[in-house]
Amino acid sequence: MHIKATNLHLAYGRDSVLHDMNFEIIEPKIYGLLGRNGAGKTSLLSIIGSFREATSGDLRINGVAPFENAQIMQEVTFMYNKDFTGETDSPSSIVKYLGRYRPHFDLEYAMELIKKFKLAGKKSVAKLSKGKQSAFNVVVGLASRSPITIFDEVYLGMDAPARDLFYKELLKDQELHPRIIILSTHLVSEMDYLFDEVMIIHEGRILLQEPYDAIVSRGVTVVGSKDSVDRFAADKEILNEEQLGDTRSVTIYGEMSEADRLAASELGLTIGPVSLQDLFIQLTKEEDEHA
Ligand SMILES: Nc1ncnc2c1ncn2[C@@H]1O[C@H](COP(=O)(O)OP(=O)(O)OP(=O)(O)O)[C@@H](O)[C@H]1O
Repeated sequence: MHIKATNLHLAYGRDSVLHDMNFEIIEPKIYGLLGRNGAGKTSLLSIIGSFREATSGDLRINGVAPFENAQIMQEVTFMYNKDFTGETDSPSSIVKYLGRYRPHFDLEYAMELIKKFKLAGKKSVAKLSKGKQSAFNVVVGLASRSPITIFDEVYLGMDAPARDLFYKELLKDQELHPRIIILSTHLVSEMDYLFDEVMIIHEGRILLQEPYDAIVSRGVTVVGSKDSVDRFAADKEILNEEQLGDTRSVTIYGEMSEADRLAASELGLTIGPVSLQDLFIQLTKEEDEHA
């Protein structure tokens, strides 16, 4: 599968929310989609999920615009926090007919997941707790085995053990049936190990799209005496700085060369890794949030 956005633009009335987005998603990998509240994640995902049409520009899946295209829609599963009011069937009875619309749906796997997430029984989905409803979304998303599978924050209501089960199942099933999986989330530090690639969107624009390893290897924290840290960081891009007494800690964004590492060691500085969550927070800070 091949998702390609070209100058993608979306407006709700006069409000532009996605601006000139250009990106490609090609490989069957797990993509983490990060962005602050209101950055445009759901808006973007709903275009990929054929729920919405772009205002201008283009989003194509395998070269075709997905909106109202039945053939492409069969290949894409978009799970979001659905309102299940009025859903009188139980999880086990719903999954029995999902195969009609989802060509890759695996009923046996769905039933296995229903058991694992403790959703068996006659209770209608409408009467399940919020967390169990979220788990049901996860079951449908995983068992659909769609070549493009999108989870838009569906796991938010789930408790920690249920989320942990989801992450394990996701990794196991992705290894057996590789597909494009897009996870949008605010649980960055909890989920970062799942991501092969990370996309950060900020105020409706793509801020970066890179392999996870490349992103986290770009940032470092440097700790040491104030003067030494200042000397070392003078020509570097500083994302954040903190000071306690004479000890200064800075987060630097950018490649660290061998010469940089040598210079840091000569200055007696300690270099440590930076987490994706820290980088995300720093890269998406608003003007009035800078210290
Ligand atoms: N149906 C709509 N009509 C008008 N404006 C909308 C609509 N849906 C979203 N928006 C606006 O579009 C912008 C992007 O919203 P979107 O829901 O895509 O962001 P998000 O990154 O998913 O946010 P969150 O993390 O809070 O879920 C916001 O300013 C939001 O108010």
